[in-house]
This record gives sequence, C-alpha cells and structure tokens, in this order.
Amino acid sequence: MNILITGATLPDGTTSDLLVEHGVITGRGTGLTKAGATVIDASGLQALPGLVDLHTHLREPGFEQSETVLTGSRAAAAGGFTAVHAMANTSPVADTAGVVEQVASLGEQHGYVTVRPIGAVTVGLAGERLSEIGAMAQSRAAVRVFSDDGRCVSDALLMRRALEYVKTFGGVIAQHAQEPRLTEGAQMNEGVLSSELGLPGWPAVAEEAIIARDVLLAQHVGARLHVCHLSTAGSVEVVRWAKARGIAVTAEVTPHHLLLDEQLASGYDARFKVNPPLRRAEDVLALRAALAEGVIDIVATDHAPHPVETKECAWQEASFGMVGLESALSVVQAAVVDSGQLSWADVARVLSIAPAAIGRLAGYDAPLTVGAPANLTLYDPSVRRAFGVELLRGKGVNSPYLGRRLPGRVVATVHRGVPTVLDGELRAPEEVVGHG
Ligand SMILES: NC(=O)N[C@@H](CC(=O)O)C(=O)O
Ligand SMILES: [Zn+2]
Ligand SMILES: [Zn+2]
Repeated sequence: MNILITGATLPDGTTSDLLVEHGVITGRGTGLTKAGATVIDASGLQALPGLVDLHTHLREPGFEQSETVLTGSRAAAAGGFTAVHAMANTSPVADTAGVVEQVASLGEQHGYVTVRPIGAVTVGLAGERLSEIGAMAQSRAAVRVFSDDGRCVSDALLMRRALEYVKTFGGVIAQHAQEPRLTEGAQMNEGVLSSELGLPGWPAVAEEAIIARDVLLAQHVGARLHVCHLSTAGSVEVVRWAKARGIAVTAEVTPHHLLLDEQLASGYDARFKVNPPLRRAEDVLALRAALAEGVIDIVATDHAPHPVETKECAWQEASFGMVGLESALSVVQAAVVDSGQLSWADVARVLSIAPAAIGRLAGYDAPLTVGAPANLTLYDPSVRRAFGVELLRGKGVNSPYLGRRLPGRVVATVHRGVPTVLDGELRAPEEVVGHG
C-alpha cells in the first residue's frame, strides 16, 4: 500500500510531505501527489522516526497473564514505537537460541512492531554460568543485546567474561546496576523520606558502585557496556567520567525517572513502586540535564506490566514495575520538551536513532529520508488530556500516570510502510496487508 503524508513537521522544524511506497520512503518535499495512495493530513503534526525501545518486558513466554508479544506489540504501536527489544526475564528465560527465535517470530507474525529479543547473560538469570551467548547471536534472532535485567550481573568475573564474549561480534551487555547485598529487602529510595515512611531504603550507591565497576571492566576488556535505567545524579557523574575517558558506555533513562520523584511513595500507592526506585527531585533534574547534554544517550521505557492483584495490594507485597510504552512520548514531552531542554530532533535521537544504534538494529540511521524504510510516527504535541486507562493497549494497567494530565497524542504509526495506528486507533497490520 502507498501512503501520502502531507504537511508534516519534520524533526528539524521544516514542513514536508512524505511519500511511502512498498515499505520505503520514496518522496520528501512539498506538493507531492500519488494516485490511489492513502492520504494522511499531517498539518500541525510532528513527524518522528518510528520509536525504538531498548528495554521492554513482553512477558511471553511464561507470564502471559501480564503481557504477550501481541499485546505488548499493540501497546508499543499505540505509543508510536516500531521496534522493541524484549527483555529476557521470561519463563523459560530467554537464555537459548530456541527461546529468542520463538519471541522474534511471534513478533514477526503479529507485525505491529519489530521485536528484537534480548538474550540472558547467565543461565536462568541465576548469575552462575554464562548462557549460550554465541548461539543466540548466530540464531535467526541475531541477538546483539544481552541482559539479566531484573537482576544484576553482580559477579565481577562473570561480567568480565560476558563483556569479552560479546566483544567478538559487536554485542553489548545491558546491566541492571543494583548491588544485591546493598539492596536486600529495599522498597524505595533510601533517604529522609524512607525513614519517615518506615520503608527499607535503596541507597544510590548500590547503583553507582556497580556502574563504576562495570565501566572499568568495559575499559579493561575494550567492550561495549550499556547501563539500564540510570536513576541518580551520582550515576550521571560516573558515566560522564567514563565517557570523558573514551570508555564505550551508553546509558538509558526511563520516562518515569524523568518526571516522577520519591514523594509519590508517600501515599503507599504501589503504582509508584519500581526498580530502580523513584529518586529525589534533584536526581530528576540531574537526569534531565544529562539527557540534554548527551551524557545519557537514550530514553527507554522499561515497560513492566504486572497483574492487577500484584499492584493493588500493600506496598511491601507489590511487584516492582510500571507500564510505559503508551505514555512514553507524552511523558518525554512533559519532562524535557515543553521546558525547552530537548528539541524534537533530540527526541528523534534519544527515542529512535540512538537506541537502534546501540541495539545494532538496521534501517534507523537516516530516518524520514528518501530510501529509508518507512518506520515513522505522527504525533500531535498540542493536545492536553487526562491520561486514562482507555489509552493503555497492553494487558497492564499499572500506569503511574492514570488521572494525570499529559500533553500529546500519537495520531499515526507506520511500521515498514504499514499503518499500525491511524487517526489514533490501532489497526491490525495483517488486515491492511491483506487488503492493500
Ligand atoms: N523495572 C521493574 O521494576 N521491574 C522489571 C524488572 C527490571 O526492569 O529491573 C520487571 O520485570 O517487572
Ligand atoms: Zn532492571
Ligand atoms: Zn526492566
């Protein structure tokens, strides 16, 4: 099918039409025409490259009551994403070629987004032996990102060996930086507030110490390290130090750590319980500044759906995690675009170009140009609305934004030339393909 997008605002601020034919952008300029094409009037809409999430929990196989590849793909498309990297903490764990191939092919079958599996670093996420990293890399899923996310690879020797292994094929270790002994039983950020609330605290140093160790290991090995969900001002300083020394480290921040702070724990509403925890207001400001400055490379959602009964319960019993795919762009706009800290070109970089580069995902390096694969999103930044449960398209309703006013709305998402969202509504890609 062919699509003619008229009058869109490109990330650089200029206005242009875009023509999409057979999955590729074939025209860019003003006054484009194409007989028979589906026309999308994009005047007033911000065109962005298809968003790429480097950190999504799709939960399949094993936790299908929380999310499946299909429902998570739909949540992603609704949020403007055209590719997600699926975390390995499933059951069975994605620690074999068989599991990663299964997840990738489910994604392919459903067609809403490109699903790129992340492989576990250690067998069963147990932190004892390396998983079959080479077999996953060479499999049809061509895994390039490896992570025990949910757990930290805390054994320094295993971390070193993992870095050495992925170096041989240009892979990357994505570390969930959490020193386990310093965070036993932790429930929220450690500080004055955690003492007041009587909840065991999670010190910033538990994150910062692992990042410091890992950047030194990455330097020693000469391998790529990626730091998941950076959450403290001190972590920013460690990454800044490492980058200044030329160490191949990249870092991500989640939308929620850019907008929310620990004060939200005061109501003991477990929708605000997440790993790493929401931090102090000054950490939030440091993360925003670091993203604007480029010390933090990307925004990744850490979309973590959980069943209602594990979130609507006492804080101490609740699961860690929040859904984030559907709200990511709006939260980024609220946190750093409306304040002028990030331009839309920066958003294109931190939510698409850079995460694709870290994940070695092809087709995202020159987005919205003639010849590029047609992965894009059209977004209306002028809308403001209360974020309601009807905007959640995955299985998880554990969003911290329900009832909060947020800017923006994803009007259309196009994945490989096929609309997965049109007029703000999800469309099944196979139907479109079948009739197009
Ligand atoms: N972020 C979370 O609070 N939870 C994640 C695990 C993780 O990202 O560490 C999950 O799998 O639920
Ligand atoms: Zn994690
Ligand atoms: Zn995660």
